[in-house]
Amino acid sequence: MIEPLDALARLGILRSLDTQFAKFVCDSVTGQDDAPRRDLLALAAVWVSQELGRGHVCLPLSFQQSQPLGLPKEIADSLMALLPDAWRLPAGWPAILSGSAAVSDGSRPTPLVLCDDRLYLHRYWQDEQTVARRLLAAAHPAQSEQAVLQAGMLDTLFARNYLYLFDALSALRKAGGDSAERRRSAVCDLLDVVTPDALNWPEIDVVLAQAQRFSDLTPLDTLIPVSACLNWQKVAAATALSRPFAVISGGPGTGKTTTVAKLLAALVMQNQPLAASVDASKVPHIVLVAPTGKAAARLTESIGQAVQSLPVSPALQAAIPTQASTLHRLLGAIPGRAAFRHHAGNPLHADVLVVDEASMVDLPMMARLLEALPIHTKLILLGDKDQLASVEAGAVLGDICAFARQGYSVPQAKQLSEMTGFVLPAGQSASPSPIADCLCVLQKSYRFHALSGIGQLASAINSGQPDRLAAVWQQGYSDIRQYPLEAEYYQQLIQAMSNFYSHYLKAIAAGKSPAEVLRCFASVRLLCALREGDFGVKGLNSRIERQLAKEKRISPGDETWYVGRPVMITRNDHGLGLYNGDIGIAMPDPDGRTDSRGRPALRVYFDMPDGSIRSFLPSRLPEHELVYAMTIHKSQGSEFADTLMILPPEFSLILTRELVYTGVTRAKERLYLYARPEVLQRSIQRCIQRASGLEANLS
Ligand SMILES: Nc1ncnc2c1ncn2[C@@H]1O[C@H](COP(=O)(O)OP(=O)(O)OP(=O)(O)O)[C@@H](O)[C@H]1O
Repeated sequence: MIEPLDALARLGILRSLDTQFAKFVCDSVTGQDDAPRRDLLALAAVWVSQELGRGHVCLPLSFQQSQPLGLPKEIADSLMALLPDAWRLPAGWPAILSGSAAVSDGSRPTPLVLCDDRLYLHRYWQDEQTVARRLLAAAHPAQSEQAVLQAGMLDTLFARNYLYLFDALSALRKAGGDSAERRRSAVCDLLDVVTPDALNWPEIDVVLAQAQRFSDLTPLDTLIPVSACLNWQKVAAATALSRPFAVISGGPGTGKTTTVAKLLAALVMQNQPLAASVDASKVPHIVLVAPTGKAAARLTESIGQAVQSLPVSPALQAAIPTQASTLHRLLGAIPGRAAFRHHAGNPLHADVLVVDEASMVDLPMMARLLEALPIHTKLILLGDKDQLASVEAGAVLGDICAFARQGYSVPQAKQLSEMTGFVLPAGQSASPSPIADCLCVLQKSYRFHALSGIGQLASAINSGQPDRLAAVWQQGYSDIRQYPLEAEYYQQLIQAMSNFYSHYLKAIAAGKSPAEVLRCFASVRLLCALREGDFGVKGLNSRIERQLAKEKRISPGDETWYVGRPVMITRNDHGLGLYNGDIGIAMPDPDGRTDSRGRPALRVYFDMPDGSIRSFLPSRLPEHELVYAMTIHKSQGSEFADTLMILPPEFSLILTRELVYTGVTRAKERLYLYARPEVLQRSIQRCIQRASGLEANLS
């Protein structure tokens, strides 16, 4: 079997990585397994390794009848023909493989592990077990008496803010659209009213209509009791206080950061004997991280803003850290090695760990993190479960969030009701997983209000319904535009990019600071589904570069490096502190140095996760690529005021609902989508299903 597999690798049909692994597995059983079983083993090993390359943690054999080996049918059939007749259906493989010396249930070290019908590489099976074990251990309730203490804190932190309502009422009045019905709708929306029919609206409306300042709305405290409302942000904070592990998931602008800032305030207040001052020795050690430098920088900025708007004393605000770092830095990446400085034998120092953009964390990274986390550390994952899964194998956040559909257990619903004052119904599941009690999904976006096309579009994409998508486009929202992919629009896109990018180039020419230039560049981006071709990153990057040169906005000449060249790092360099996805821009050396040919020397400036700016000689940079356009995958963890997104003219298997949703939700203010409607519609009907046993292990 190895020979035909090798031949396929030479033809580029299989990765040599996959066939090498198959050889290794077969060699490990020489003299133990007979020849037909070794053939089967080789096929299974190649296949599971291939699936791993596609992001699947394991190979579920029972579901694999239609597309064996993920290869073209004739090739797969010819390989299958080398097996005994009775062995040609993968659904029957578990029984045969379990007799191989290279396969175990994980209790002994074998290259492959078979768990029910799922076949794993041993390392990934182990990682999955680590993650499941640690999360289940952390899903038990925290001490209940603490939860009661925390109830008062939550009331303070999540007290109603009538300012938002007053502003909304004033806006209605100003716009001339004031009516009792509209006022009622604003109240229901902003105060999270869930049982409006139980309220006395004529009396409430008198208060609303007469309010001259926001404090005039306080009679609503009694007219709209807390029990008539349900603020999911408060529930999310209560969930995280009630369990050592919690996930707060939600789309953009649903208030994850705002909620976590309040949660951290509650955790700091929890051990303070005096309300007026903060005893630093009793403040828990809080650590904030994100998977990439860009995401860490964004978290630092957004949590800083959220903490500043907290309704707490300046001393308490100051006690909440706002500086985020990357997961790699936290774990202590060792240059040239896969291992980290922190592990079970050298655990991290943290009482509370917040991981933002958790959808980007792959299974091995989550396993390393959980191994290094002391048992007492509270772990809070923030992220958007509907976004693309991690680049590497696994969909950890998605697998965990799958339990949200079970709803809270009866005891947890009761505890959360006591902590928040809201009436929380328990889920219907007869035997819910303890993980379900650790989750909260925020759905209301405070960034994208009802008049925002981006928010409506994101939700239509998530519904997977082409009709809803079409309806959103027909509404004529001003913040979203769709362009068909005809030739004139393609050229118009290149021109639009050149115009957008002229701003940061002008900022360089005007001698603005690197920080300002980087900020200006970061306000706009072109996102592509593909890497190659005219509609991919490579083709568009070179077209935009040519257009900018034609319009004399850049002067590349014959050189690779020129003033304004934007690049993205594609390989981590722990020594330099530059990581995959970091974006830098070439600017003139501030000291006026020249290069060996007497031309102005360049330095490439980067925004570091701690908010500082660092510059490097172009020759020092690790692997990188031009970044006028980038893939949607690489844009995860970033947001741009103006986002332009292009899909290929023909449908391709790379196009999925998660990909389109991730691209669209990168847009903060305006989205320009270049796509054929039929391609867009097909894309949103395809969901990524990553094979993994995590959900089964957490059940
Ligand atoms: N309950 C609320 N009432 C009014 N405004 C809110 C509320 N919660 C959040 N906001 C505002 O909505 C905006 C988005 O909130 P936040 O940054 O916390 O969301 P997020 O989910 O972390 O967003 P992203 O995923 O894009 O980082 C902020 O301006 C915040 O002040």
